[in-house]
Amino acid sequence: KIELQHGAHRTGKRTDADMQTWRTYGLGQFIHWGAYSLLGGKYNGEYYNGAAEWIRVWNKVPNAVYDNLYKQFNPQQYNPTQWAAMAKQMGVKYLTFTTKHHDGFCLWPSKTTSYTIAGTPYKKDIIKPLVEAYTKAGIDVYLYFSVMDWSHPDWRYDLKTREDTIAFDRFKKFTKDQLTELLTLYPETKGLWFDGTWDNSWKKSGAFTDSLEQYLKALRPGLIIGSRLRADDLGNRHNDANGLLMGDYEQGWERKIPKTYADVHGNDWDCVMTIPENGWGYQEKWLGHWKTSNELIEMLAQCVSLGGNLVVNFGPKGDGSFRPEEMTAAKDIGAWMKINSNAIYNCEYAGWEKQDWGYYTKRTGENKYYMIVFNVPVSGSLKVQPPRNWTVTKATLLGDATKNISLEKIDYGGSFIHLPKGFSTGKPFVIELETQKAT
Ligand SMILES: C[C@@H]1N[C@@H](C#Cc2ccccc2)[C@H](O)[C@@H]1O
Repeated sequence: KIELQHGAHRTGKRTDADMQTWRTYGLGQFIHWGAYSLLGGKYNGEYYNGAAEWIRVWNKVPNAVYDNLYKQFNPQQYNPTQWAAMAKQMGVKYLTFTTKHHDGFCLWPSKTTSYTIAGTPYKKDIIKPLVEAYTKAGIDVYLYFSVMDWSHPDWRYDLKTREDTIAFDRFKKFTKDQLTELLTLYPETKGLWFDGTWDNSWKKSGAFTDSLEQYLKALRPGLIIGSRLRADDLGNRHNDANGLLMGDYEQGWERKIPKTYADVHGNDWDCVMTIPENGWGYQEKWLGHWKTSNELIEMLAQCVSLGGNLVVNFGPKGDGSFRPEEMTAAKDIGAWMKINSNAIYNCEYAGWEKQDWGYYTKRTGENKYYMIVFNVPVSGSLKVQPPRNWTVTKATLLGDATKNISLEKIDYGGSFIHLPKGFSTGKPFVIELETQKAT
């Protein structure tokens, strides 16, 4: 065991009520919105082939052009109540929203810089009405905050000289002041989602990251902060030098999903996922494959079946409107959740032997299991192999209990669930299993 001052201060999961609520969410929404949304990944008629919110690093966009974009930010279509209604219909339980991305443009009227919404034609605070609308809709709000800030003169990628250290000390105070503003102005905030913490300057600031986390949690007791904030004494991130998670949940699953339960190492976790292959801010031309609603639903099932949550990203246009593909995804997922959300909310890893037809989830605290089915075998029979001494006593199709699916117990343990001839819903479906353990 390596002696650390600024490693993990807790082993195992957080067990308080706020974190238990976090565990029940299942489905979240990410929203990336900022100055980059005005360009949509395009400049002078050419498309940037990277993530649209990173367009400032494209050499075809002069920094001076990008850094003055905010003077055009005037989102007349911005309607946080409508945004919250779309999220509610989709079945989302938590929102993560970009208060400041890597470019440093603040969507709240910060007093720490002039590079804020107050300096735009729109003028008004974006965050407050959004937090209020989502909270009123029963959706918990988490605020995304990029530590890396390309606009700030004291930002450093590394600390090589004494001057670097003096400048970065000023930057750390600036960061703490901005975070204090956010938690003070928006006390409903349930947590902070940190990003832009991969550079050496931050890795060399382990003591500061530790004291900052403690400061923020004292300011807002119960605050939930993932594993992207901290660095340990040796510059390790996410897990400290002893392999212990520094944060309330594992935040490494960006555009990737664990393959097995072993991959999550007993941590809480969520996966943040784009609908296009990459790109979080609005991009006029989506690059590569766009995930269908069924693919997103399968990712949701995968995440919940391995004890995590899925957070689907939306990138509104500069005017505050959403693109049709995103509205369709929200509608389709919402329609599926309306019938099947019992297999998602308040569910956890089932621990049963995975079968080819899809994914199991288990309702927390109950002997109720769910089969989320994506692949019906040619036989039309779905094999269920619970652990020894467990038997399935009842199987019900969610949304249409009249559909006569039959349950056949197998002598050597387990069951088959026979679907009616020609059964097809054309979309994933859920079978609820009631079980009991042999005494
Ligand atoms: C949640 C996502 N994290 C940000 C990033 C990144 C990134 C940076 C370098 C290499 C790979 C990924 C994206 O801009 C988006 O905000």
